[in-house]
Amino acid sequence: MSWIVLDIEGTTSATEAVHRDLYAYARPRLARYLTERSETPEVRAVRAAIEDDDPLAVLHDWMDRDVKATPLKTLQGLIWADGFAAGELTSHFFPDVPGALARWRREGARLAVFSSGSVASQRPWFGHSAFGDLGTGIDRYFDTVTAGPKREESSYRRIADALDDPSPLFLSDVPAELDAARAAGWRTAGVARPGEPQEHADFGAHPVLAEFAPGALPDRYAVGAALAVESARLAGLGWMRGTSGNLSRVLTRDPFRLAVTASGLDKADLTADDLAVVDATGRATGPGPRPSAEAGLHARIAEVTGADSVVHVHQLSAVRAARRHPDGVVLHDLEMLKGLGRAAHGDRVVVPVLANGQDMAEVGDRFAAAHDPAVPAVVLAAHGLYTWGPTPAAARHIAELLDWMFTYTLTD
Ligand SMILES: CSC[C@@H](O)[C@@H](O)C(=O)COP(=O)(O)O
Ligand SMILES: [Zn+2]
Repeated sequence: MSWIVLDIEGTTSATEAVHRDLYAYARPRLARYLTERSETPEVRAVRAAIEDDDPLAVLHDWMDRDVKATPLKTLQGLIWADGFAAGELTSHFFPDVPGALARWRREGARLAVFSSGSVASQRPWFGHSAFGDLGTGIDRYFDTVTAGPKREESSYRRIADALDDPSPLFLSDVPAELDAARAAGWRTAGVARPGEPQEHADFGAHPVLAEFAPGALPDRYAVGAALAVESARLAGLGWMRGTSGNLSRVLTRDPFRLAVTASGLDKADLTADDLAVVDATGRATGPGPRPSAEAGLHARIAEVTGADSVVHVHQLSAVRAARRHPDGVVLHDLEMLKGLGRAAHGDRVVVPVLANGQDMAEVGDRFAAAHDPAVPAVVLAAHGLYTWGPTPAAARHIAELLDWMFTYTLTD
């Protein structure tokens, strides 16, 4: 499973909102929580950790200087959790965040938070946003108690172990935190939001985002991870032999950007990085691995059909069926046709067969002319099968159904 781990202050939410709203709420309540709850284990631990005759003065001093001391974070967390639960506090998130969280999850990434604010305050922060409950999309929360300091490599190793992912993607506005994560083998991206304190920070070698825009690095990471999983699955079915086959996913429609698997690799062993981004002609839009030789055809299929995912496999049953039926493979009176959105009885489905070629613009023209909007597949003669759908899994389902039906027609 591939994880995206998020910092909060300056990354998902305005630093000012945390400081102004939350600190202002906590400040006048510190004394009351310290005395009225003195017998609770949390407050007892806070008092024990401060080791001073006047813990309240120490807490106020830390708050004034924004010292991220664990006892202060714990007490603030308790106060804020109550404030959120009482409806007296609402958390701030940048407007691009809710959509991005949903997108990354849709692609198959899992989401975690690593913030210096205590887990007790992180949960209500996500749960009580101005956009509603964003906590439903967050699977894990880590703070300086459960993981360790944010600028230490060991904290990121601890989180990676807990997530069972050796290289999660960490998004933060603090370069020193990104350095620590990178040292632990993580992927990283700096977040330099306009108007935030770290807007002009030096992020060194870390890629930098100004917002979580569709198609930007976290999207590519989530898509790359999902395509790698699907590819391994298709390879396991024996349809990606000898580096054959490729997959793609639309990142954005305007401008048209397609994430496509890298060329010439063993499709059973792809990683989230084995991905290229191409334009509508199949040309790479930036540095990175070489795009699939068939990227141009993927792009054309995604444009013509409106499908967001395209799968290409060297499925022997498809090639054999097309060889026997070069004018189109006819399928009828099969229960499996329902999986294509067609009727099990009395329907006649023709899967088009196109001449193969090495020029993807030419094959794309043949595709545009021959494809049937009611049939989400074509066979390239003596080559393989193309299917498409809203997700890579949906496109795989079409390939699975067709393999069964092609094999069936061949045994007639
Ligand atoms: C046995 S490789 C066949 C390739 O030419 C091609 O048809 C294919 O499916 C894989 O190409 P790729 O460039 O790796 O995406
Ligand atoms: Zn191929």
